[in-house]
Amino acid sequence: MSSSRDEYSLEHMGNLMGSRRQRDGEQSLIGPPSQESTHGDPRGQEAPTPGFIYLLAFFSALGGFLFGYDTGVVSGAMLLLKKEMNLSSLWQELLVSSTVGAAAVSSLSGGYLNGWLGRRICILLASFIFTIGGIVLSVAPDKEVLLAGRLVVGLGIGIASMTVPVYIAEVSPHHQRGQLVTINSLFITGGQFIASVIDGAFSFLSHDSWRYMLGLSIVPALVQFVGFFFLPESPRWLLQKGRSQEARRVLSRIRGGQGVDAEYETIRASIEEEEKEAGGDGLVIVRILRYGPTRRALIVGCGLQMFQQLAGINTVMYYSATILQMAGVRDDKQAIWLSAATSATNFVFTLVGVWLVDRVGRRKLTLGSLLGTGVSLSLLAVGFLMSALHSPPVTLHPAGSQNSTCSLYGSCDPCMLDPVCGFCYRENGTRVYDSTCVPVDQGSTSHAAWGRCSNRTEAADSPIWAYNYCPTSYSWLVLMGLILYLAFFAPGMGTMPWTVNSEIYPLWARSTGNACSSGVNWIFNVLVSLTFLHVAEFLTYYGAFFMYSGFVVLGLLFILGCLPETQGLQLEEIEGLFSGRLCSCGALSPGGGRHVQYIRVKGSNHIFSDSDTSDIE
Ligand SMILES: O[C@H]1[C@H](O)[C@@H](O)[C@H](O)[C@@H](O)[C@H]1O
Repeated sequence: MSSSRDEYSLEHMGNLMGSRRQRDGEQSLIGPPSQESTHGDPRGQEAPTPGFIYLLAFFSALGGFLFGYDTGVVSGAMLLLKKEMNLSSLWQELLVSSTVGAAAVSSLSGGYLNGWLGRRICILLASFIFTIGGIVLSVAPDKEVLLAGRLVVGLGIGIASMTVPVYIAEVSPHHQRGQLVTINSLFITGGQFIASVIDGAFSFLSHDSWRYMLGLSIVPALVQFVGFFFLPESPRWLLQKGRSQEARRVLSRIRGGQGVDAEYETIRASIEEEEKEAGGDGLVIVRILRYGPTRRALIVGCGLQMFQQLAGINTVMYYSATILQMAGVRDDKQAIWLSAATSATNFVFTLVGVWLVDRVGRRKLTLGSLLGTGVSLSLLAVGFLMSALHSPPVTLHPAGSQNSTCSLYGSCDPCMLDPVCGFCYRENGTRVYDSTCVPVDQGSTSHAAWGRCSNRTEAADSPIWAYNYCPTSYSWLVLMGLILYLAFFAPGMGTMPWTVNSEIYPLWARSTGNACSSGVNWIFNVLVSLTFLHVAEFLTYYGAFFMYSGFVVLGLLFILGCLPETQGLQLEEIEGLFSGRLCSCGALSPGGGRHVQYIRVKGSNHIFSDSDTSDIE
């Protein structure tokens, strides 16, 4: 059975390709996709990118920076807040997760706002919300107002996270789009890194330093707000709204006045075609789900975002201090700087992603990254498993300890997994001795409720208090896993879900598609980070990390089957990849067994997919 919409789509692709061929004066070839490098400008004749586009990318990506800063800064601020405001663990959890929850809600509704008000107004709105949120947080008199501030900030993060990649993708020239959109991810991890440095720096101030930590986000928010007053709306959105003269003016401004006619015509023709093709009234999400190509794009987009979070990035980042403590760094004061080192590693390797995306392409980068992430997670899991198998035994049972459940544990591993217990011990080289499992102090996890580890001194011979970790000689394995994990995850899985989502939907479905996929990202972010401790209690640390590796294997199969290469294509051409048979995912493409032909424009690297559509749907 053939779908007229799918056929139409192919015809539409043909028209676009025809116009491109005419434009380029090149002849078309039918053949397999090119294996040659798509590095830089494939034809060697792309117009130089005017500097203005970098300015646009920078001011937009400040939204990414605020996303990273506000999600990252809270862990350091919490260390101080919980003492000053006497926060229960429920309140601590509320203050951390409320932002992510609000981001999920606002990214979902951001789709509507984006289509209605445009990208520029949404970015202005997000920076305004960030500013208000920052002010509320910095002056908060009590925990209720703090919670309100965290919710407000979350609303800003949600809108920014779905709008910024779309805006950058729509203003970028196609040969640089990957790199420019990926800069947003660089700013996210940059924001997380700066947040941890600010946490470290301000933790030395005694009173109220959390106000500076949380309030400093006002600065980039204001810079972005003022900047965007002078920056233009996306020409694609303007054209869609029928504001064609303005669209042409903006396009000419962002392309430095050069050769915008062909691009303008392609966008205009594509909007007309799209209107006919997916026309009709009704909710955009319903139209997306009814129309094959956009439904497939949505599944790919949401799947990528889901697997990004299921690969456990936020748990690995959050628990890096624990992992590093296992590796032998015992000083509490260093913990805050250790998490800065982790976010610095995440940031540096995101830079590698920016460099690679327009060189190796999205598909290879994502696959390579996920493969490495899976191997590193398994390494982490094996490290934790070895530590558990060789966990030091409890050797002392001091009088009075029998009243506590902690006394039931025979070794460090189960003791460490119980959130109310900690391991108190002495060491001589790698030998652990005089060890007990005792309750943790309810007010602070940095010492025991009673016994030798209850009032710790800096003296060299004082016993060591291990909360949340166990001494082990396999820490090198865990440490290696952590570094490899960040090195592999950051360039591909950290960046590509955002980049690919900004480009795979046709204009009419772009806002809604990105809203849904960002919503999926935030929902899985909350799910994975909130469940980690329970999962670890239930399955142990190594079980949890083996579970994440299992998700990664599923993610690999999904990406292998479903993610087409979008590199080098103009946004208007990408829909064709989803109307053809590039997606070999069984569930997505019934009818199977058909061969795929690729049409390549000679001399260019623009790869188009084509197929016999006779039995699509
Ligand atoms: O792409 C980002 C990045 O990888 C961040 O480090 C992570 O905290 C976010 O959840 C993710 O969406």
